[in-house]
Amino acid sequence: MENYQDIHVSSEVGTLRRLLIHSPDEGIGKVIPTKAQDWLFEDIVHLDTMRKKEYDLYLKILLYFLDYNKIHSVIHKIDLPENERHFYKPDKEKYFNSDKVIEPQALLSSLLDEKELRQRMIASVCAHEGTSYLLQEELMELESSVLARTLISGILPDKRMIFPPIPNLIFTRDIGITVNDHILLNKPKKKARTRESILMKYIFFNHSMFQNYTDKIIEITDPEDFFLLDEEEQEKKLVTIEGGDVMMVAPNHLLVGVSERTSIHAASKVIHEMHDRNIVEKVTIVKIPAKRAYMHIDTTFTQVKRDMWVIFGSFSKEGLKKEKGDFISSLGGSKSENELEILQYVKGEDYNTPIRFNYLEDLLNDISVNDLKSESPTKFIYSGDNEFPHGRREQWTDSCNVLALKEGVVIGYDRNDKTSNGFKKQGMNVIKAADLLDQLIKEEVHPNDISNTLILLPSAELSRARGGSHCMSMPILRDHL
Ligand SMILES: NC(=[NH2+])NCCC[C@H](N)C(=O)O
Repeated sequence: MENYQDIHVSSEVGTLRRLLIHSPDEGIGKVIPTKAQDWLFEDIVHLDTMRKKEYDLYLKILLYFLDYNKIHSVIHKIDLPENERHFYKPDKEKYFNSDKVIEPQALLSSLLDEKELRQRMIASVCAHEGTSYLLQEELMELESSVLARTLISGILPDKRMIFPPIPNLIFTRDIGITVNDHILLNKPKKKARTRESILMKYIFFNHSMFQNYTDKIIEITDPEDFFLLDEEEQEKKLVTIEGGDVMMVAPNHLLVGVSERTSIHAASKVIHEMHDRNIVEKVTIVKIPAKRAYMHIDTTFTQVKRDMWVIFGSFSKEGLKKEKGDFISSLGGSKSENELEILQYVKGEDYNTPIRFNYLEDLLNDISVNDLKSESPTKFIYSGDNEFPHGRREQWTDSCNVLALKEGVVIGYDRNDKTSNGFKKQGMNVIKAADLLDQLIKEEVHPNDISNTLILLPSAELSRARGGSHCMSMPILRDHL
């Protein structure tokens, strides 16, 4: 049996045992159209629908797979109107309170019981948000669970909105990544995600859950002289990294995307950290175009099984050839805007001559065969099943962003119909989350017996937040493959 302090992730698909998630909080329901884009949502969302019809299902499936007893015995009660969704709320007595499906708000609440930490956290957040000194005093008086809720949602119990919301905290993937027994923290590119990062640092460095890992938490920081540089120079040397760009694909191998969110300078620091601390042998940098639609590498590919990946066709070998058409590349100029650069840095080898992979499939195949010892041919499922123009449409709604509960069992979004066809063509079962839940409740099936399945989550509201189930998870413990 795992211990509540165990932290270890060495693949994307080993059976998931413990993870951090954050249920949509009331702050999300306060996003207004003129701020939606600044706060990295494409639209305003309907909170009630997002929670009850979408996210709650995600949570129930997670609990069924990771903490069966916490949910199965109470499943008939939790959604009764008189229970007011207390099962889902960390500040309520009936909260599910699992040490496997873990809510940062609950961890925060226990930290805030300590006076010194409470003072420091309030001071940090208020300094960042530029609030008055008196407001700090007011916050000091709140009960811990209420304060935790307020620090996240920005809303006081009397409904006053004192900070902007941090609606992207539902995408816990981006706050940090477990790399073997280390935790690599983010340094977000987007201002809208800074408060998340501040709060999470307090948790990782202070909560007893992580106490054995303090010297294994890695912070990527700006160069020493950064504050002396002028703005233009600073722009060039920016150090930013978000978890969606970091993928722990094998015990010896970490992928780092260079993207709209993660900078080259951050990637360079990660390579040094990984090698100097002896955490992984290979770090592969995957440079993708810096575009909103792609944002992090996990919006363009994720893993399903050791020999199966779902990827964005425009980044594939065929896709790139098609986009380049008969363009004569020796003329110079742009070939395809979607060309990737893939560079692999191996510990002890010359950093000036990294190994290059020409195509994404080449890299992923290499991981499947050489790192994960797969003995079958590597299979690729393409976004939108590569049907024009659905590849792009479905990539936008996170067709390539699936979370593996165990090898071959992944959660994706129900709206990506063509991609689901692609899964079926590769022999995978496809089932709606509600139908699966129904079978689990009736004990017609047990999570241990489920294999080769794509579980489809309702996603009309969630997808407007521009992230999928991979983004909505920060795994901290997976079984070894
Ligand atoms: N790992 C990911 N792909 N995360 C998606 C994050 C989405 C979020 N709205 C943002 O723009 O930051």
